[in-house]
Formats: sequence, C-alpha cells, structure tokens
Amino acid sequence: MPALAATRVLLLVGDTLSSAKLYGFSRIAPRYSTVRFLGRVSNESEPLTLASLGFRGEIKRSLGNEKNKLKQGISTIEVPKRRENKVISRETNAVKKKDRVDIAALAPFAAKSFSELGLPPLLVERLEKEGYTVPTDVQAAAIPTILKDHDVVIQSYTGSGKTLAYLLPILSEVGPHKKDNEPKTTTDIEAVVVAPSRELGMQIVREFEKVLGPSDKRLVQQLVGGANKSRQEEALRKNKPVIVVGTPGRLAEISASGKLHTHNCRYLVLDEVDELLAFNFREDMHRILEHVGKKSGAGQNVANSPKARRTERRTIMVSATVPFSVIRAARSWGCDPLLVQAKSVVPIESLPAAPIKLSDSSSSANEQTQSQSQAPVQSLPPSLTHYYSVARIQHKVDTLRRCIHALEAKCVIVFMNHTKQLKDTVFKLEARGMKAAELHGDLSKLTRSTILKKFRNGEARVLLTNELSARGLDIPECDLVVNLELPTDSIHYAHRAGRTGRLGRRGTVVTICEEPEVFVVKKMQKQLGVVIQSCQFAEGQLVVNED
Ligand SMILES: Nc1ncnc2c1ncn2[C@@H]1O[C@H](COP(=O)(O)OP(=O)(O)OP(=O)(O)O)[C@@H](O)[C@H]1O
Repeated sequence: MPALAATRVLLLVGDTLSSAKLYGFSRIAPRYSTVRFLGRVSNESEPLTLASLGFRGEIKRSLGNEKNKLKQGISTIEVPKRRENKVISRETNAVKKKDRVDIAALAPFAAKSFSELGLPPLLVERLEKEGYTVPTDVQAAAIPTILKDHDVVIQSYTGSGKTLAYLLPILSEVGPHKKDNEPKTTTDIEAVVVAPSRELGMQIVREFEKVLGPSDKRLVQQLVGGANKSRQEEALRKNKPVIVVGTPGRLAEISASGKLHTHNCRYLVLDEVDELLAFNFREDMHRILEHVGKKSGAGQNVANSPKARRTERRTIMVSATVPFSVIRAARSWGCDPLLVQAKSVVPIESLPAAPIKLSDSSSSANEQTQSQSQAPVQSLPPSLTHYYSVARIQHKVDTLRRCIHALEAKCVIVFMNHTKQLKDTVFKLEARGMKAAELHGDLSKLTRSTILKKFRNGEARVLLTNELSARGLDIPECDLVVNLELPTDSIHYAHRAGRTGRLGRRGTVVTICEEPEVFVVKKMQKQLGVVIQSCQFAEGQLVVNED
C-alpha cells in the first residue's frame, strides 16, 4: 500500500500567477481577493499511512492478484466500508476496540461541558434533551468569547459545529432560555442571521427551532428568497419573532419595505461570510450592515445622528475558509474583532497585514492568485480520504457508477458545474438503475426542499448538484462526495468535500477528471495540504495507483 504524505502547519505565501489562468478557467469567481492562509502542506519525507489516519481496522490488501497488480505499478486495498457494524463484525475484538478509538479520536469534541462554558441552566437542559451533551472544540472556544461581548470571526473546518457555536450564545441572551429573566421591552428583532442560500437558511432555522423547542419555535422566522414574501411579512407581524434567518436579497427587501425592524438588533451573524462578500450580494449586504443595530464601538461618532438611537450589535462572521477579504471586512464591520478557531482565540489586529494592497471592486490577477494559491486553514476535517481518478469525458458517468459500487457508498453527493450535463447524468444513472436526484438553481424553492428531504430520507442514493449545495449543507449520512467536474479552486474543493465526514465521521472524496486536468488536482492537493491519491475502479474495487 502506498504511503501517504504527512501534514504539518506552515505559512504559505501565494505565487504570482493567476490560478484562473493556470487552471485554464476563465470563469473563476473574482470575489476571493488576497488571502492569508495557514495551510497544512504535504511533507514527503514523513510518510503517514492510511492506517494512521484512522482506517487501521478496515483496510486490507487484496490477496488475489496482488502480485500482478504490484508488477503493473498498482496496489489494491479493500476500501473503508460505509456501515461501521458491517466492518466491526469482520474484525477481531482487538481491532473492534481500535476501530472505536479511531472514530472517537477523529471527533472534534472538547473536554468541557456546555454548562462550564457559561450557558444558562435552562439552555443546557434544552440541549441535553436534544442530545447535545458535549461541545465541540470550536464551540468551547467561541461560546465564552461571544458571551464576553466580542465581535468574532469563527473559523473551523467543515462539519465541526460552527452553527451551535454562534447560536448558543445568542440564545443565552435572547428568547426564553436567556440568562436574565427581564421581560423584553421592544418588539424589534434581536438577532439577524444571514446565509448565502435558501437551503442553508432553512437548515439554520431548523437548528434554532430544535434548541428553542416546539413551544417557542415561532420565535425564529425564516426570510429566504423563493418563498412567498407576503406570508413572511404576515408571520413577522403575527409571531413577533426575536430572531430572523434569511438570504441577503429577501432580508434587504423586507427591511426596505419597513416591515423588518432591526435597529435594536443585538446580534448580526454572517454565515459563510466569504461567500456573502461576493459581488452579487454587495448591495443587499450594504443595506443589512447599515440597518441591523449599529457597529459596536461607533457610539461617539454617531452621537448626533439617528444611528445613536440604535443598539450596539455584536458582529459574528463564520466560515471554514477565511480569505483576507473576510479579515478586512471584520476590521471594518466589527470592533476589535477576535479570530476564534478550535484551539485558539487571537485578535484580528495581531494578524499580519495583507501582503499586497487590495482594491475593493474586483480582484486583480495578483489578488486572485493569492486567494487561490493559499490553502484554507484546516478547512477540511481530518477524517476525509481523497482520491482522483482519470477518465475520458464519455466514460465519466460509468466511472462514477463504478466508484459508488466499489466504495459501497450509501449517500452520495456529486458536484457538477453545468446544469445540462447534470441533468444528463441523472438520466444516465437512473437508466442504469441507480436512484438519483438533481438539485440546482433552475428548480423552485419547493421542489428544492422536496428533493433534499427525499435525499435525506434515503429515497435517492445519489444527489447531483452544483455549487448551490457546496456551502453549509449538513447531511450527516453522506459518505461520499464526487467531483464529476472540477471545482474552480481549492476553496470550492474544500466546501464541496466538507459535505462528507461531518463531525468526526469518515468520508471519501473522489475527483473524476480528464488527463489534462490532473495538474489542477495536484495543485489543489498542494494548496489544501491534503493527499489526493490517484486511483481507479476495477472489478468492484478501488485500486490505488502508485505514484
Ligand atoms: N456539540 C454537538 N454535539 C453533537 N452534535 C453536534 C454538536 N455540534 C454540532 N453538532 C452536529 O454536527 C453537525 C455539523 O454541524 P454544523 O452544520 O454546525 O457544522 P459547520 O461547522 O457549520 O459545517 P460547515 O462548515 O459545512 O457549514 C450538525 O448535524 C450538528 O447538529
């Protein structure tokens, strides 16, 4: 079995060529301006085996024609089985124990309890009822920091529990479980959460509702696009929610119509903040930032303006990927913001300044290169295994099918870039007896939620989608992510890949690409600091190619 390269933390400095050009793509989104990233880069001199990544109990060499395959420069492994019980039943007692230890070691749980973090007892009780007993590392770092009234940027890898990291401190101060029992004096909204997609917005609402409980769930209102606006406005009037969660367009629209009162808002959360900085959200975000409370620490400057009557807000920005544009936004939208990561909290001001001067409107080739070429800080969970497989374009769907069979994947998300090709692929998979569903922007909000529900319920094995689903979507059962078309850069790779391996679970990411695209995969591997092994699927097995 080939050795994997070890990873270690290094400071990466961007190169000067545009990755867009290097990748041969002309449509790379210009929104990621210069980035300063701490990335894990591969170190060939310190080999790390798959076993040491937590697959010890599961990987086996194929004994059959191993010698022949080795002669041909390939080795065979039995891939990790998706169902833990199936694996365990084949193992000895000693391996069983080891297997469990590995899984626990991959889960990002902190040593503290929720009550030690300063959450009110009523809230801790609610959490326990919902099965949340131990905070994750990032929650243990973020909750006390936000409770101490700091503006923060929360950065932690995908699936590590960032939603509860901001939701719980908000519910400590707002709603029925809050610390003090003082009655609310205003009917204004107290917390606004902004998310870049409807699906993510609705998911965040569900998380709030879960913690609030059935009797208080009306206190959170979703304001996402694609849904009936009048009904949302009516619900605002009738239910008098204290928290709203929405997409930038709909929030800005209802705010402009005068039906959303956010001047006394105490919390503004920007989830997937680097995505919210995209050019298409710019106007709506501007309105939201201007009308939701007032930037903390700005009191003296606006003493005589109408803003003086507003409540100071805490600004909380969240993402697994924090390019420099976010750091810059945090500096201008927050007051002495702190960067909160799983095991550290540092003032944003203490971070090195941007290496190059940035322009606001559009990123130059240099800036773009910087953002593309520096790896996200631990934006990928350690429990993921990455592969790529070369296939001709006309064989891609077949390779996908063989990949799913070889990995015995139960719940697969396949990412593509173009809707037409995506629809064709659904048709081909269905024609070959594989239950598949499609999710993209051409579908109505209702159809999108129905499809997602079906997929979550296991009615479709494969979900074919595009960048729409790459951010924040939480489907814990997802055990395989496939890039059937390449992501535009390593940041997009990280968010796509992060749909699997949630909260310490194991996950596999396979990129199926054409030969001339391999160098892009290699580049992303370097930028992300992960090992992406070359593989093929033969005789129902995943075969790892030796480099
Ligand atoms: N302390 C906890 N105990 C048990 N489950 C948790 C805990 N915290 C979060 N989870 C669960 O972990 C999953 C991932 O959480 P969440 O979606 O917040 O991750 P994330 O870091 O925001 O991911 P992404 O970067 O992809 O948006 C969710 O199903 C959530 O309910």
